[in-house]
Amino acid sequence: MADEPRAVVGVIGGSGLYKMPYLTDVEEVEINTPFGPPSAPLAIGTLAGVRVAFLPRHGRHHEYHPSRVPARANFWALKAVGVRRVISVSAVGSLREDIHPLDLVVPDQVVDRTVDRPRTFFDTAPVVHVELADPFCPEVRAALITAANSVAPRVHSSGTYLCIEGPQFSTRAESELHRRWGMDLVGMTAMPEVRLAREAELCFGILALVTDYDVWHESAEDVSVAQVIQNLHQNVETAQAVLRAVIPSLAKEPACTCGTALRNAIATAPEAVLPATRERLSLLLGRYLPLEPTG
Ligand SMILES: CSC[C@H]1O[C@H](OP(=O)(O)O)[C@H](O)[C@@H]1O
Ligand SMILES: Nc1ncnc2[nH]cnc12
Repeated sequence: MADEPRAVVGVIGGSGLYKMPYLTDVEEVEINTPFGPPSAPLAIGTLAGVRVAFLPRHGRHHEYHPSRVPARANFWALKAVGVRRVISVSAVGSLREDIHPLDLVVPDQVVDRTVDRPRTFFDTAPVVHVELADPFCPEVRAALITAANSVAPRVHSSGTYLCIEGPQFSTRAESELHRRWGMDLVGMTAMPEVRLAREAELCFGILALVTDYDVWHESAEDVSVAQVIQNLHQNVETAQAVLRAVIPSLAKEPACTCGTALRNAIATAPEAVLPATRERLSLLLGRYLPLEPTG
């Protein structure tokens, strides 16, 4: 990889965010991964002196629906170019009266209701069980909260994001159930991204842009793509401003534990991990399971 463009911060753009216009010296980089191609070539450029890799989650033309986003390839590609911290920008519905459309939220928890997505890089030995009690990087969250408060009037510094499978929006009964469960936001993409970021030992945080009240609110319009897109258009400049504010603070050496998430998570005895697997997954496992088994 020595001659490849490198980056330290990754940005995954969600619905409505298909480009980062403030990057300079942008190069497009095609990355092959053991999990197929990512959603799009990485756009690697510079923002305030920091090298950033941008990837539109659903593809450049929004071709991949939430269940078909190649999330493993996306995180692999970001890791392969050197990224250590990833920010995801996501459109979400609000499940709470006081979280209004156009508000920003930096979630601190996730509940996974997806049923049809690969959720691990490690399908064959080694068996890996990473911790996920606190699913987001505390440093990325803190930086996002500070940056969001510097540019937007209404920012919520915590919230639980419920991830549905989609691609359909929720029924009214589901929306009411999600509210009774105490969920704050609903979306379709936080999972398996949170899981994969942790398995790839990447710091991860979500900047959630609220676009609607889903379908539970008696006086608000039911969610639709048109409503989401309209509110996203109003919010996309704010999102770009948050990115410009947050990225400079993410270039320093992380002091969190995200970068060592696999250290105590590999359950399989090293001698039971095939050389072919060590080689295929060396980007993720190389530090723990070198190509040549020792002892
Ligand atoms: C276009 S509305 C539904 C769509 O928007 C959200 O995507 P993202 O998180 O990538 O912004 C939601 O999760 C759905 O995928
Ligand atoms: N209400 C909603 N449900 C699921 N995903 C969404 N993305 C934006 N609004 C949403």
